[in-house]
Amino acid sequence: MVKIAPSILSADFAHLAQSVQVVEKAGAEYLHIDVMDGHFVPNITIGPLVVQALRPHSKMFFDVHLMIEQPDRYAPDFIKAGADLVCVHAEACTHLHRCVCQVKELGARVGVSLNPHTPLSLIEYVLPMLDLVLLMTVNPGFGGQKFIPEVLPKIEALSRMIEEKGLATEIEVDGGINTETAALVARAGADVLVAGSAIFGAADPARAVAAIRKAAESSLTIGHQHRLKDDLAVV
Ligand SMILES: O=C(CO)[C@@H](O)[C@H](O)COP(=O)(O)O
Ligand SMILES: [Fe+2]
Repeated sequence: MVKIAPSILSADFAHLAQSVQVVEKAGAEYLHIDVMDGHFVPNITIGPLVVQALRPHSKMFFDVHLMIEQPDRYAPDFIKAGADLVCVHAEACTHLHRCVCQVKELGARVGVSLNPHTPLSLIEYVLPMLDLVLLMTVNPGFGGQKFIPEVLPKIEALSRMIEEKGLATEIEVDGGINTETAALVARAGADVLVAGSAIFGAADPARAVAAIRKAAESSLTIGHQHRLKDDLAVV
């Protein structure tokens, strides 16, 4: 079973609470909240006040993706505001282990994200501490970008690493996910699929949630085979 995480980056910011309620009713499991600081990525989005304002409007699992420098300075504010999970970028943390411990000590779930070019070796030693690893399938900073297929082998490798270590860490993928790419990432081993433009840019976001889930899950019923060469040929 996969989880669907609509990214509010592509939602109507003038009607955020209503947009969230639409995807919650549609059965999406996580609400993906993209936080950008104009330094780590070339875009600025939202801060803890928006998370705090949304919290009373939804029971969804708030998955906060921090694309910011010095995430240890702001993680506590996002947790206080209602984040269920805080995901920091490995590239933004000089002291990644300290950052991961900080989030856990504050009582939230913790994730670490990797940009498309960043190798898995960077998180190998903290992996047993993590609830989730977020593999970027676009260069972070904007919604609506094209999926980078070269990340597929990394999803497979992480899935094997998690299995070999006997861990329950979830693999989340983020960027360019639609009904076509959902099938590819699910087959590679992704558990949580973030989608922004494919959901909130659709005429009917609730149907889009169902369509992405169906595409991912039907690709798994064929069997979780390692057919990466065939998949790469499709993209
Ligand atoms: O973190 C990011 C972008 O940096 C994402 O969460 C985007 O919001 C995904 O948008 P789509 O690629 O699905 O439109
Ligand atoms: Fe994101």
